[in-house]
Amino acid sequence: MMQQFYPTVPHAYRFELNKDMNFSAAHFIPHEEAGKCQSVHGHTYFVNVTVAGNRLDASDFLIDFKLLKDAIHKKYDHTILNDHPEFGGKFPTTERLAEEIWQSIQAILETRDNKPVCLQVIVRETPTSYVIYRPQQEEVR
Ligand SMILES: Nc1nc2c(c(=O)[nH]1)N=C([C@H](O)[C@H](O)COP(=O)(O)OP(=O)(O)OP(=O)(O)O)CN2
Ligand SMILES: [Zn+2]
Repeated sequence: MMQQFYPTVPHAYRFELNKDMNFSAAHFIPHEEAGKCQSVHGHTYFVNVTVAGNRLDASDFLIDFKLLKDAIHKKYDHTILNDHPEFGGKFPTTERLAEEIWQSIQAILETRDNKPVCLQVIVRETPTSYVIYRPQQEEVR
């Protein structure tokens, strides 16, 4: 788990949940400015997802924590990020990974009757490096 501070996102929703998860994956950044990251290497990625909403579902969940984990861990664990079609034409940087995780989570939330929204995704790539992705307001209305 991330086991450290969680940057908060201001909002006025009644409920907020956070799900931590992690997965191991390899990647490389095929750009001359990426230095040593041009070579294939691996990370254990630590992810925190923030979901908020005003209404609960029939289970009185905002969203089942398990659905959030399954959407990300099953897709990326023990894979090579560059092989995933969502990174076609893009590099699987921490920034792009955070953006893609947000897209995946938000797509699931939009299928739910209670319409929760994903307000923030944190991806930690190394002990010293992490990225926060927050959607623009119009993307979660
Ligand atoms: N803005 C970004 N910069 C870098 C990314 C990235 O995704 N976004 N990625 C990398 C490499 O993938 C590398 O694996 C991680 O870089 P770095 O934090 O420099 O790793 P170190 O373990 O060497 O960090 P130290 O703090 O020096 O130990 C590079 N840059
Ligand atoms: Zn890396």
